[in-house]
Amino acid sequence: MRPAYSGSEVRAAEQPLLDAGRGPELMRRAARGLAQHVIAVLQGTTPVSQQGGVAVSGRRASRVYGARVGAYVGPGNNGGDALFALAQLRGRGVDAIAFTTHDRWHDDGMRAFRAAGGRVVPAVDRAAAAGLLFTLDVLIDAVTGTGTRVGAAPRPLDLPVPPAGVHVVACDLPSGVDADTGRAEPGALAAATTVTFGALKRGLAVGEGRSLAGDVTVVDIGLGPHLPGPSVWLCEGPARLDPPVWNAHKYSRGVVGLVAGSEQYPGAAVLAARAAVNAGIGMLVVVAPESAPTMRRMILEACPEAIVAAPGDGVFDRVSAWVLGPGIGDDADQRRSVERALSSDLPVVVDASALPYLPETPRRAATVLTPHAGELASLLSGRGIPVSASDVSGDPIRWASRAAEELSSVVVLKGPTTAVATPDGTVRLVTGAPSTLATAGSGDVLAGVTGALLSQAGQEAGPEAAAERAEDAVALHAAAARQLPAHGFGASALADSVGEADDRH
Ligand SMILES: NC(=O)C1=CN([C@@H]2O[C@H](COP(=O)(O)OP(=O)(O)OC[C@H]3O[C@@H](n4cnc5c(N)ncnc54)[C@H](OP(=O)(O)O)[C@@H]3O)[C@@H](O)[C@H]2O)[C@@H](O)CC1
Ligand SMILES: Nc1ncnc2c1ncn2[C@@H]1O[C@H](COP(=O)(O)OP(=O)(O)O)[C@@H](O)[C@H]1O
Repeated sequence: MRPAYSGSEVRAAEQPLLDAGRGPELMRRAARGLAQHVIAVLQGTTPVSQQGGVAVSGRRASRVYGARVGAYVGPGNNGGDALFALAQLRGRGVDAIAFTTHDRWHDDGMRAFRAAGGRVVPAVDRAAAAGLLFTLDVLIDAVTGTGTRVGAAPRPLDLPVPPAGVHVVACDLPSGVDADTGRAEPGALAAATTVTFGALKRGLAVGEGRSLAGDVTVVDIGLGPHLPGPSVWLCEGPARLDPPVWNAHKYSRGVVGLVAGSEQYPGAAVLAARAAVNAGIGMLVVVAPESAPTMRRMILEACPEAIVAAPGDGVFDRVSAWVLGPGIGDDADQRRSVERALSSDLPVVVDASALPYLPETPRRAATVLTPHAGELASLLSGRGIPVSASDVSGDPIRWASRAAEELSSVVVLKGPTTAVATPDGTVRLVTGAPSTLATAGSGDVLAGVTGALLSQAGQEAGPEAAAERAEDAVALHAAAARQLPAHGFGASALADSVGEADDRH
């Protein structure tokens, strides 16, 4: 897990150093880190993955001397970092070009750049700029960094897009990306790599920022002692799953109770059931109301290991965690079962149509909600906090955190980056999910996996332990998806893939 900070937290950490007159030193460190990264790129020693869907450039130089590096240079300190970095690269024999995007720039940076023999080309001279872009090995994107605030009125960047072979390095953040939310202005460039200064910014972990940043390297510029205790964490690792203890038995490994499906949506129950079984549990018990005979038959066909019983049957006394909601629609029998489970002292995963039945008063046992942005917006709006789905997906950290506090629950806000928030204000950002997960039923699979991992955490699991299990579930779900075809798959293949995902650590 890596801590992630908002732009204002990073700026506040810089302030005492700026007050002490150490601004130029910070910028020198940032510029040195940026120049070193560009050298590593030119030497071909920077590993670049395909994460975030960012295309990897095919560079032409595998040498530093004689390579050509350009930079889009903006008006503030971000542009200043790039100018100083280019000046250093000149010292290594690099041909450096500053494409200025405004009619003002960082004066000291420009002086150092010119003194080092760099060339300046105004980016508005599109013909000259476009011709030179084709000749670059690396382009540094340094129009704006933490100075970007993406608000209601868009400020398009209007930068010429470099040809595919040019490796784009974002300086601190891709220009036009908001350091807090990851929202991006129209025209923001996709980087192959990002070099960020002082601390990982939240905007590089969520939203468009995540996908525009490519691989992110953090350069230490000495802010550490001034940064606050982190509340947001970027989780990139595999799920922490252990084999059962040697003397495990089926009731000790976790028994998942499932209230899912209806005559209208029987398939959702099958997906959640298969996912829970494949995630590795002791037993699955499924509530089968008289109102949903098709679901009962389908579950038994798809999951012969499941025990299927009528609501209230004694077998449900064995349940160690409940999964509630996938596909229940407005089935009244299923609603009653949901309410019974919610009034128990057992850990629960509350998904989809069960979310509106959450009790007003906080539950004693771990309660994990798995809404997507639309469901979270309805939940909050229903509790007097009017917010739209696009507000939620535009700032998932803020809204997941707000909902966790408001609902006294662990909130797993699903999306391209999934935010797992606990009521104490901690947010885990789980990455690594491919966009092929955007397929009907993949949320039902996640609910099953989350219930399976939660069932092993014990009845006394608190929010922290429940959030850890949820984080692991999201990571396992993503790993299951990554091993399926990149062009896409159905959710039933995903449920099966959960059983084959490589989760060793
Ligand atoms: N502080 C330090 O000690 C250190 C700071 N460091 C570096 O400084 C960076 C922050 O620098 P910064 O505060 O000068 O802001 P920066 O991001 O360069 O933006 C400049 C201006 O651009 C404008 N603008 C905004 N959006 C726009 C848009 N869409 N299209 C066009 N213009 C837009 C907006 O000005 P406006 O137009 O609103 O007047 C904005 O103020 C930081 O990311 C890091 O790289 C490092 O050296 C380490 C030490
Ligand atoms: N573009 C995307 N990239 C990565 N993961 C995604 C994307 N879109 C959706 N997902 C993931 O797919 C799942 C979809 O869940 P949900 O919205 O409940 O769908 P459904 O109700 O159809 O099952 C979530 O785990 C979500 O994080």
